[in-house]
Amino acid sequence: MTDPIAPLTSKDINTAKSAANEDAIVAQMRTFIDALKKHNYAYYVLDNPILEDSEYDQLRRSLLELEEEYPDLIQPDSPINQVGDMPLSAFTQVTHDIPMLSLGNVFEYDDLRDFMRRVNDRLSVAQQSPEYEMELKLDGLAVSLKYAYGKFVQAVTRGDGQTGEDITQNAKTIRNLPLWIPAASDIELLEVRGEVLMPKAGFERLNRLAEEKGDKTFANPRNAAAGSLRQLDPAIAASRPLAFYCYSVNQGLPEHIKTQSAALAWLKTIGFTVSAVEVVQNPREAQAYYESVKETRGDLPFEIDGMVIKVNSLALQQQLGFLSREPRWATAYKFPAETVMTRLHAIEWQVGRTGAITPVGKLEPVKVGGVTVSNVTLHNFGEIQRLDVRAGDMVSVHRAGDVIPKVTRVWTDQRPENSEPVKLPSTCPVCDSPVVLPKDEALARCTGGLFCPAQQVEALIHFVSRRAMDIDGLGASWLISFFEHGLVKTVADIYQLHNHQEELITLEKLGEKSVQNILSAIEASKQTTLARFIYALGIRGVGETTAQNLAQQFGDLDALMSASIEKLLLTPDVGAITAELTYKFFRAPHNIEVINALREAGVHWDKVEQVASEGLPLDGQTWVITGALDSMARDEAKAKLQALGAKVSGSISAKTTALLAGDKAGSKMAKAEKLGVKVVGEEEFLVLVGE
Ligand SMILES: NC(=O)c1ccc[n+]([C@@H]2O[C@H](COP(=O)([O-])OP(=O)(O)OC[C@H]3O[C@@H](n4cnc5c(N)ncnc54)[C@H](O)[C@@H]3O)[C@@H](O)[C@H]2O)c1
Ligand SMILES: [Zn+2]
Repeated sequence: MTDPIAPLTSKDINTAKSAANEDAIVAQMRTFIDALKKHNYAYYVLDNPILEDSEYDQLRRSLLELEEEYPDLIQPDSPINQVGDMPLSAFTQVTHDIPMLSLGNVFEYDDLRDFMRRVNDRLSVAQQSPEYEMELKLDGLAVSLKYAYGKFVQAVTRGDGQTGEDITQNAKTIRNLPLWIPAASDIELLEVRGEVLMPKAGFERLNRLAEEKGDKTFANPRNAAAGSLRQLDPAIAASRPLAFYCYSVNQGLPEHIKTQSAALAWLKTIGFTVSAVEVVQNPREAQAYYESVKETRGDLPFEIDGMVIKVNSLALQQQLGFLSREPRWATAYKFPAETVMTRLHAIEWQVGRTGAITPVGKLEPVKVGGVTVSNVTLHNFGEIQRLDVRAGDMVSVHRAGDVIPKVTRVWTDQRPENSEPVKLPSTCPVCDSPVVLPKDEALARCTGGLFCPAQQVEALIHFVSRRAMDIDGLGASWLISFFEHGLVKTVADIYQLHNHQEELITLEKLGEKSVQNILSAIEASKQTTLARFIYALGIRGVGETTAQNLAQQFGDLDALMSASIEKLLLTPDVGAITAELTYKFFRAPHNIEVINALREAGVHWDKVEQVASEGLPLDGQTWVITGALDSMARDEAKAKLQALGAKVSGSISAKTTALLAGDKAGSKMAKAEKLGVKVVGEEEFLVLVGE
């Protein structure tokens, strides 16, 4: 049986076709129609979709393809040409003077050219290759506004295209919606249309508040905007951060205005907010603009799901006219979906350098944000429980920009019957040692330590990494191969590799030249800094900053190795857990052996210049840095603060003297405010450090 919500694969369609059986095709169409109706209702009427847009679009395309192949079998109630859905009756229903249609859409350059070709086919030779105008495709909901002699009188939603809901009272609460337009005071009836949307920041705030109160959250800003606009209580609507972006004049446009771009420019001068507009002459220019917006869309304060491309001449628009669901003179050029649904086949456990056991979701490979994704991190066991995700589930995977893909939602209503809750493995998947989940910790751990091959390999990879010993040219895949061939077991063995040149050369695909490169990179890495060396050892809890602090505090390795827990605790950034882990690390005979072998092999560093902070202006102060600074990298800012005698810590506490906050300062800012820690902006900081 086909799951009515599962997207149809091309195999299914072929099966349906080869059945050459009208009943089977009609049955398949009916399945799609019923599913689409259900989803339209959930989305347009309830503002609460029960599957992702990308899946809905696929479902719709599947029906469209069948209808194109079998036009005789098209069902009378097919929703393919339908716009939206009938609104609920809580609001007064209003019939639009001019129907509010949807838009066709294209996904690729070739489709865009086809669209332009279809436009050309309907124009005379002299009119062909018209100028186009491009706008952002705002992801909200379409609303029509009417102004009588400049005074705002009515707002109506798109509804099913013919009839919408009168949401005038709620629309009045939208801050950038003009209620009085002096420039239109001599226009009897001005009708404009545009998108009501909720900016990303407002959406996140709203959902956070809802979560705190235990209320239902909105799936996306579009649904949140629609739900807010259709609140029965205008006071609630008023509390929602909505904005109106105007994109057309449908009645009352001054006659001298002949193009869409001029109409938008006029709208702007009379007081409406309009989004970015670009006029293009041909498909290549359109593509270039599309690409540039696609690259930078993450910086916009609101979500867009593509571009809209419109024939610029209003006369040509009129000549081209409409299909039943959409204009012939415009189309949406959609961006690749950033959230898609796919099946999570399995959950595997990976073992990291410090023995941390992390779950990885194995996905049915899927394109998201333009990239194929087949693995997704699930962070830790707690996250699995929070999401309630199981092997076999349909999940939503989100990937925007360069952000690591993550599971944002589990569709539990589509869960296979025999599925079982995920259990934390009791033994390490690599070495079979017992696994523990310490109280108050998020990550489970393999107790095998360096007996666990996974931890050995990860320790090697960490050791050579850029911020550690920086052995350029000795990549992870070679290290794993050397490890598997028994050439390296501990990090000290890396410095013995020159004794194995012959074996290295005979290793798969590794020529003499590459071996020489690797060996000289290893040789060069021997000259390092104490901070890098400490970091490279991979002591649990000792990240780059802590390693730098330890180097500063102790000045040389022997002092650090013999330090008591009390002494370690004097180091900035080092708390009780890290102090204990560090202390224990330097008491393990195996670790001492490795460190001695590294020193014997010639790994060395210059003496650490310990900064005497006494008498310096910021002596005794502890600073935290957050956000992005315009004038310098964070590392630089940190160095400047340290040069003035301040300690720079990674986390805020009541003991923090000040928080240096750059752009996009997030949770640290909130915490600083809560704790009453002074917040210093970039300008003030520059003055302080004398720049
Ligand atoms: N997840 C679900 O269950 C579900 C159900 C139904 C629909 N949908 C989604 O809704 C969309 C289809 O619906 P649709 O017909 O409402 O709209 P659409 O998003 O495909 O395109 C038409 C709309 O674009 C908007 N628009 C934004 N910027 C514009 C601009 N500059 N100029 C002109 N119009 C602009 C207008 O509101 C217009 O009505 C699809 O993305 C579909 O995936 C999802
Ligand atoms: Zn293990």
